[in-house]
Amino acid sequence: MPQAVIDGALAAARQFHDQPLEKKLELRINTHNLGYLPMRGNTIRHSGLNKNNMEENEFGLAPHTDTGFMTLLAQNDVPGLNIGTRDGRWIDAPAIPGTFIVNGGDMLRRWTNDRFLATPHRVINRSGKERYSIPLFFDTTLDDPMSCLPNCSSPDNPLRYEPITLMQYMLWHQKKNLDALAAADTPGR
Ligand SMILES: O=C(O)CCC(=O)C(=O)O
Ligand SMILES: [Fe+2]
Repeated sequence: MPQAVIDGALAAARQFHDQPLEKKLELRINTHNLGYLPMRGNTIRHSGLNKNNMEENEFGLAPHTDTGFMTLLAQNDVPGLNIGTRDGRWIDAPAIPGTFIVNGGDMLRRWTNDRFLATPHRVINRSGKERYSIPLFFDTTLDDPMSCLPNCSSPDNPLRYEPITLMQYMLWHQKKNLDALAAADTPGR
């Protein structure tokens, strides 16, 4: 990604956050809601099941990709996070002091027509200690389309996904989780 785009995005974010709170609260976040949500998408995650004799197919957090653009993940020092490689292996992603894990999400994948992929990850905590993490999810508003960015498709690399709003995608995603029969479908294919 060109440095100028990164610098521009950081400068715009800084300019927005430097405003007084009252000014930020005037922001229209989508067609239905006014207001700025300082903590949107930020949560403390407990890693669930924790025992040293985990069965095959038992997880603290089952394998998944995050649905948004990207996630910054801070971990405590209890290990357990695995990242899925493209050839189907799971590798440990230990917490390195002073760093975050950066996971690409489904929105990034759809925006870039699979040039950047969503990172499969899961948590298996065999340490016998409680594990917590702090994921910061970056999403758009629900009305925004997840559609291919310019330069990410061409005659040699045709569109893999039809445009869909984040709301439509999230509804599909929830249904997929609730209805195993729908798991094989991908919207817009
Ligand atoms: O706890 C972790 O390290 C991962 C959390 C996670 O994958 C999530 O909250 O989506
Ligand atoms: Fe996740």
